[in-house]
Amino acid sequence: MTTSRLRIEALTVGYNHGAVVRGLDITVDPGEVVALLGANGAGKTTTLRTISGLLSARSGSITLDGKDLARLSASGRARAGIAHVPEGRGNFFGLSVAEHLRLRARGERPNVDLVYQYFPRLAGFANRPAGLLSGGEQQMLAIGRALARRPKLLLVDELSLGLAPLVVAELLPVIRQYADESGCGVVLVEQHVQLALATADRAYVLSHGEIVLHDRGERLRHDRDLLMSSYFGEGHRATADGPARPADAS
Ligand SMILES: Nc1ncnc2c1ncn2[C@@H]1O[C@H](COP(=O)(O)OP(=O)(O)OP(=O)(O)O)[C@@H](O)[C@H]1O
Repeated sequence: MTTSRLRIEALTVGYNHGAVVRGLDITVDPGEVVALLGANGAGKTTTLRTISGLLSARSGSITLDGKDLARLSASGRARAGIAHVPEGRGNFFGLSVAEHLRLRARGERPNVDLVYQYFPRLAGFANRPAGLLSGGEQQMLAIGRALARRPKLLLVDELSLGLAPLVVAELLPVIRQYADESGCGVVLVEQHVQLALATADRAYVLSHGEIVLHDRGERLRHDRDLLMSSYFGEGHRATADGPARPADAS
């Protein structure tokens, strides 16, 4: 049995008012792109922030290549190979593209050439301040900064925020290509569901903090009713082999 790049088991996370993610089981293999879908407030961002160590789990476990992350801080997890592109991108308005890519974190030596290889357009804007880039270019920069660290696991939160679908359709294949070529595992939180499913190998749907559906991306892409009812309906349960049917259809 191969070791999963990421394995989450029975994860429960919450805030002061209570648990918002409950009993989550998720795996990502090396080179696999996995979409984490669900309506607003379902717990997707909370899950990503817990994987990268920004939030603490109440219970459950998270392993990276079989290694338990419980004792690692967010910095330790970054050093272990987790890169998190947050919602809102996290760029600095006045710093140029080249300056962003040269930023050293934790003594790492970022691979700037690799970024320009995946996003050639950024090379043409090397000296332009990030604040003057288009939304799509800013997102390229945010993803590029993560790729420069050659991550083993890439977490991308709402890449499409404020972007036209055409731009998203240009960015997602780059993430796919990086995963294929490097063996990096990817967790993609995305509201552009059809675009995410066209990119992802598998997808999990979260509803109110629990997984209600899990299947291959391709299958979910072609079963719109099942997907929609997992967002809005009741009566689904995730299974290891695929989704259960809605209770009223079994
Ligand atoms: N810092 C916080 N303190 C308290 N509650 C929070 C905090 N962050 C998120 N929540 C709550 O936790 C729940 C899950 O939020 P989360 O941001 O993980 O959802 P999401 O699926 O990413 O939603 P969206 O698609 O809208 O970003 C929501 O009810 C939200 O209001």
